[in-house]
Amino acid sequence: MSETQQTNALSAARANEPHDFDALILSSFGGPEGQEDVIPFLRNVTRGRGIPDERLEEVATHYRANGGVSPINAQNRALRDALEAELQRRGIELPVLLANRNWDPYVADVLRECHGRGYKDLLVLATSAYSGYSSCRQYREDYGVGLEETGLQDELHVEKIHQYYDSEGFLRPYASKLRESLLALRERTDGALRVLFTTHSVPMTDANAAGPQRMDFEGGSAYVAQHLAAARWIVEQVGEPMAGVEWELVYQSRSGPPQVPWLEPDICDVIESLPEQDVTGVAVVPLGFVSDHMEVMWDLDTEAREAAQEAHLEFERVPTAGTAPDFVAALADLVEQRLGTPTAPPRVSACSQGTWFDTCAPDCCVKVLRGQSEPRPTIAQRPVGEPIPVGLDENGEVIHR
Ligand SMILES: CC1=C(CCC(=O)O)c2cc3nc(cc4[nH]c(cc5[nH]c(cc1n2)c(C)c5CCC(=O)O)c(CCC(=O)O)c4C)C(CCC(=O)O)=C3C
Ligand SMILES: [Fe+2]
Repeated sequence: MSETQQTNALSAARANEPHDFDALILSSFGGPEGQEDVIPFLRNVTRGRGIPDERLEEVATHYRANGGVSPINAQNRALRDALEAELQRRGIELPVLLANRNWDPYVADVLRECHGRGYKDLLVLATSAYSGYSSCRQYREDYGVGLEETGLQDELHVEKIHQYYDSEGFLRPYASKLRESLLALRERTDGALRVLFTTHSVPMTDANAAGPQRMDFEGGSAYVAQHLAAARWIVEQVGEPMAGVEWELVYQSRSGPPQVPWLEPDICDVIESLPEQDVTGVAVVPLGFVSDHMEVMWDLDTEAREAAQEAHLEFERVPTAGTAPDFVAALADLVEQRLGTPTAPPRVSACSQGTWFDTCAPDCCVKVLRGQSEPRPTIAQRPVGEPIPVGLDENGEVIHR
């Protein structure tokens, strides 16, 4: 077997049977649409976590500076429209609805709406490409809790599209824009350049719990391993403009009390240290996000840019995948794979680790929230005790654990 055939075997072992879905739900974080929405939105985000009001007011300033509006909802509407159009272009008449965790339209309302319209089989696509509690499991819980809240558990069948950090169509827009940014920096400086791939920091306990607990990961977790694999693929794609340029994975948007350890280093600390390493230009790649929402606008275009200015560094921020045609096509491919259409492309991982699980292991990215004794209800979860396909042996046979 070739290496590709082997990883395809692993990908196939992690795939659900194709299914006839009635609708696709693009599921996201949500954001405020005006000044009066900001605090209610932040209360939704931090519900049950005891975040003090001073911290909420501090984060609120990021939104208030933009008229109380997060760009995220408009970006998701644009992605929804582009994806529905791409599916139609392929002859697939699948309505695409939008649902959010923290703002209107809320998941429970969208489930009720689907039920009302007679849609029974629903496929969820999250606007987050990686494993982790906030990035994957919490999206699954949104639907587990939503089904419970609406009492529609027996009426609706809900599955979720797997994590797509290793999809070429997701990664290609970052690679082509990074190439442009490096060429632009070269015009402005002869000195050394540095590429910083950035993602959302998470508490170390969340990071370490990412992925099934029975698997081993580079950097100690699926969250870190997936970002490293994606960054390496991009670096390779960029080719010549990366020659002699070092890169690293850094973290942003940390919150919570200082005594709780989160993934490090922080992007601004790294930027400050670059002049000591004789670096004169920096390209920032927001690999952890799919659109240029508030975490990008504020933490990168405001704070990281200022840090670079103070350090006298030339600065370029690469755009996220957004509605890049390659990305939209890749998402449509993922949908086709789940529908099992004759034109569905094979499941291929750009990072040659096999594609992720359609249905997650029970202990995947698990987190028990404050005041609870066990995890919340979730969709897309395998039965306890079922062996999971963790990798390949020397003969290319799938290993279960
Ligand atoms: C991994 C991850 C992603 C990426 C995956 C994904 O995209 O889902 C993500 C995305 C986002 N995070 C966002 C906003 C916020 N995240 C917060 C807080 C937190 N995020 C966390 C992690 C993540 N977050 C964590 C571990 C916390 C700590 C407290 C908690 O566990 O909740 C807070 C609370 C205030 C604060 O503490 O800073 C806010 C306002 C927005 C919206 C932007 C907009 O409005 O345009 C988006 C897309
Ligand atoms: Fe966040």
